[in-house]
Amino acid sequence: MTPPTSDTPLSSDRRHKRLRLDLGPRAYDILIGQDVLGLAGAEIAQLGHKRCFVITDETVARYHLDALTASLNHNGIKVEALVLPAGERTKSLTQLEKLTNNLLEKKVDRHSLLIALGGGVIGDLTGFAAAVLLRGIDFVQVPTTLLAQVDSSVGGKTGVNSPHGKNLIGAFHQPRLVLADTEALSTLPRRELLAGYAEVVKYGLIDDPAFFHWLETHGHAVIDGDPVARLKAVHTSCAAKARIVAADERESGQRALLNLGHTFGHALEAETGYGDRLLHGEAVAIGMMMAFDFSVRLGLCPAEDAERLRRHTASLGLPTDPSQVPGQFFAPAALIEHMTRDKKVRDGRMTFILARGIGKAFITSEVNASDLQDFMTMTLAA
Ligand SMILES: NC(=O)c1ccc[n+]([C@@H]2O[C@H](COP(=O)([O-])OP(=O)(O)OC[C@H]3O[C@@H](n4cnc5c(N)ncnc54)[C@H](O)[C@@H]3O)[C@@H](O)[C@H]2O)c1
Ligand SMILES: O=C(O)C(=O)C[C@@H](O)[C@H](O)[C@H](O)COP(=O)(O)O
Ligand SMILES: [Zn+2]
Repeated sequence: MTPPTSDTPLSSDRRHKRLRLDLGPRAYDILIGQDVLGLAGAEIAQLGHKRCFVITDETVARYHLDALTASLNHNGIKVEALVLPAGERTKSLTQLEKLTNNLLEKKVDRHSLLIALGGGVIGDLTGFAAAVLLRGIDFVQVPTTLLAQVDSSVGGKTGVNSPHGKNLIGAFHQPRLVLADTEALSTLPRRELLAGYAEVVKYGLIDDPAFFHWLETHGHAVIDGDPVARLKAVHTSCAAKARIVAADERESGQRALLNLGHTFGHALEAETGYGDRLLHGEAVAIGMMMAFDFSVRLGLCPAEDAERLRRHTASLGLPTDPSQVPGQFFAPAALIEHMTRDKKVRDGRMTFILARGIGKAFITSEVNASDLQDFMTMTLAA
C-alpha cells in the first residue's frame, strides 16, 4: 500500500483521535486532527457556558480567529475576542494585569469560559488568568503551534515569566478540554514548527526509543506537513504527556521527566531575555543536547546515543549548541546562577534530568557542583 502523503486525503475515522487525561474530577478530553476548529463549537457547547472570551494574539487572530468564531456562533455561542501582542514577552505580569482588568471590566463571572487560541504563550497566560480570576474559572485550550499541541496545552502548568526566571509565577490549573487542529499548523513558520518539534523528540528521549526511531525516519514528514505523520506525532506526544501527568499531576516525582533539557534551556532563555533570538523549543533542543552530553561526561550514557540525538536534531535544522544563538555570549557562572532558581531545586540542591541512553531518562539530585562547573566551562568554551 502506498503511504499517505500531504496530498492524500485521510478517511474521516483517521482524521481525528481523542484521548482522555484521567485526573478524576479534573479529567478532560484532548481532540486532535483535521478541522478540529470546525468541531470546536459543538465540543465547547457541551461544557454549557453562557459567556465565552477568546484570548489570542495578533498573528493567530489573523489566521484562525474567524474559523473558531464561526464554529462557536454556529453552535449558538456568542464570543468576545481579546487580542494580545504576539511573542514570549506577552507571558508577563504586565500582560496578566491588563488581561484580567479587561475581563473584569467586561464583567467576567464564575460561569464564564476563557478560550486560549494560540501557542504556549497565550495558553500559559490565559490558563493563569483563569486560575486566578474570581479564584478560578474554566478555560479551554485551542493550541495552534506544534509546541502547544504536543506539550503546553496539556497538563495544567500555567503561568508567566519573571525577571528572576522562566515560569516562576504560576499555578496548576487544568483546562476543561483541549482542541488541537493539526491543519492550523499550515500557517506556522518553519522555525516555529522546528521549535515545537524539539518537545516531540523529548518524548522519545524520555522513555520511548521506538518513537525516537520513528522520528529519525519520519521527522522530515512531520515538519514538511504530511497529515498522517503530524497526527501520529501529536497523538503520540499527547498520549505520553497525559500518561505522565495522570500519574503525577503536581510534579512531586516522575512528572519532572517532562523537564528534560529545561534546566539548561530555561537558563539560556532567561539569559537572552525571552526575545526572538532564542525560542523556548530551540532552548529545549540545546538543553536536551547538553543533558545528554553531560550524561556522557559523567559516564552514564553511551556517547553514540548523544551523537544520534545530535545527528537527528541537526539534520532538521535545530540548534544543538549554545554557540548557535546569534549575538550571545553565555558565561558559565551566569547560567549556573539561573539554574539555582529552577523550580526543581530542593533545599539548595539542584535536580537534573539525565539519561542512560535514548529512551532512558531519569531524575537525579546527585550531581556534583564541580562536575557541573567543568561541563559548563567546557561546553561554553567550545
Ligand atoms: N505549560 C506547559 O506545560 C508548557 C510546555 C511547553 C512550553 N510552554 C511554554 O510555551 C511557550 C512557547 O510556546 P510557543 O512555542 O507555542 O510560542 P508562542 O505562543 O509565542 O507562538 C509562537 C509564534 O507563532 C505564532 N503562531 C501561533 N500559532 C500560529 C499559527 N497557527 N500560524 C502562524 N503563526 C502562529 C504566534 O503568534 C507566535 O508569534 C513558552 O513560554 C514555554 O515556556 C509551556
Ligand atoms: O508539563 C511539564 O511538566 C513540563 O515540564 C513541560 C515543559 O515542556 C514546559 O516547558 C514547562 O512549562 C516547564 O515547566 P517548569 O515547571 O520547568 O516551568
Ligand atoms: Zn518546554
